[in-house]
Amino acid sequence: KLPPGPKGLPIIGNLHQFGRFLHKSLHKISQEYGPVMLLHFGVVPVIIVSSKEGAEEVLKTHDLETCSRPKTVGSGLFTYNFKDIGFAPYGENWREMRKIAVSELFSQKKLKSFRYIREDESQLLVRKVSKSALETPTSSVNLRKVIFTFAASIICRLSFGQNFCDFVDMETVEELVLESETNLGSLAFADFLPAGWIIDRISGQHSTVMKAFSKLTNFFELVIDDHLKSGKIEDHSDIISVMLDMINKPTEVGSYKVTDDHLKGLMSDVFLAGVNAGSITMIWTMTELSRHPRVMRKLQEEIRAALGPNKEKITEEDLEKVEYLKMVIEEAFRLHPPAPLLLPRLTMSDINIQGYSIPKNTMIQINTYTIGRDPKNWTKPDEFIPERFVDNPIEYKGQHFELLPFGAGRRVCPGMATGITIVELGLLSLLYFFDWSLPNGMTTKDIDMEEDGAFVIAKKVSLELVPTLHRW
Ligand code: HEM
Repeated sequence: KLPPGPKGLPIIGNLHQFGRFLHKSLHKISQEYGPVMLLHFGVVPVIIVSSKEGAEEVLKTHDLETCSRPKTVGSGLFTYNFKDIGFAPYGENWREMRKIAVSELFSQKKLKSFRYIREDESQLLVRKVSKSALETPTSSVNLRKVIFTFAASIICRLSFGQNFCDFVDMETVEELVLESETNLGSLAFADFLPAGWIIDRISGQHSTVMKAFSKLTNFFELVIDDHLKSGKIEDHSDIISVMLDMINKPTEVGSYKVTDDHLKGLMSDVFLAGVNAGSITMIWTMTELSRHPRVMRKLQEEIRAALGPNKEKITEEDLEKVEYLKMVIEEAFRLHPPAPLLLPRLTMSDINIQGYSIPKNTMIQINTYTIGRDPKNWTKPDEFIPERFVDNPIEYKGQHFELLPFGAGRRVCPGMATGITIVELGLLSLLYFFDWSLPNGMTTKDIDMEEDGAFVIAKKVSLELVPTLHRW
């Protein structure tokens, strides 16, 4: 018994039914065909799961869950032959790489020892916005720029080295992240059609992807060269030096060998997944707050009452005191999950999902965008109401399948604790020190909500708001 789905055309399958955003097209189709559907992306059958129950069944069942996107032009290149974590097929490579990342980047010990980097950067963020508020009081700030720089500086400093910001400017970093992300996530004909690579070459897609990929590789080589030149390999001060040391050391026969591709694959994951998802979350949250002045007012009053007046800086202890901020972020995650389709999965054996038989080696996509707006899980699902999380046990950590911004199961985001701390710290700093208003002549109805991106979905038009230093 296979799941239902719209009838496709020969060779292209259902590709002609997709619009600019796959998560939205699948959302629309699922309203007609239900929460488990069979579609064809070209000649490749794909199961789309868009219910909480279906997601739970897929993500909890470890022996059938694995992940590997079919070898695509974009993801194969940007993951350095699938030697990264996020797109590596389930097996030794994924396990070893995840182990290295968890111990060198995401452990509780690392989270604590990198705390000063996050607090430093949040002070820098406040100084930058204060300067604009004092020097040009009625001018708006491009929040995408300041938020992106904040998130990127933290992620890059803690994974690529302390002096990272001294030799690369943030404009270059932003351009690289956005260009690489789009090319990694965009679908190629080679993914889904036999000989589709010919169309990719004729259409110019292949050369666009190759150009973006070589820019990213050149950038990574600059960071690696800096480590080699400054003799940082021995000191293990960051994950790059640890991995360079592993590459250089002779390994015993049969043991896991770290290569240059593993190092660049991990850099690619951290750089693209880490920087982008955090800043996107902060921007969507500030956007929803600007559209909902009642929530903004209530949140700022609660934050200022909890933290007290005239604080000089925000610290990570302050994050424990601001319950409503956490609800606001959860609500932003529900409506705008940064990676709405999660990482694609592939079945390792014949399995059953919600009573349907799914054969071995079938790709599965979970649509968290639909799950987050499902009226069975949420009342008034399209409205931004953070209060829905009051006395509600639902959290975003991968245990509650109606809210999955970080995924769940074996491939759950390993950067969750780092990511959420960055998001909370940045937002708390912006909301404690400044009052925010829309640029002159603009009303909440004028705020543009159009999306952009491929795998990670951002706000298309930059959010521009006018900051005023809060007077006590
Ligand atoms: C608000 C911030 C973040 C969000 C919303 C987010 C979201 C996600 C999501 C949805 C996945 C896929 C999970 C799945 O399919 O089940 C993922 C995986 C991943 N994320 Fe994050 N992420 C964030 C921050 C970070 C950070 C800061 C890093 C690293 C510095 C990071 C590194 C990764 C990696 C390496 C994977 C692949 C895991 C695997 O396949 O085993 N993420 N993330």
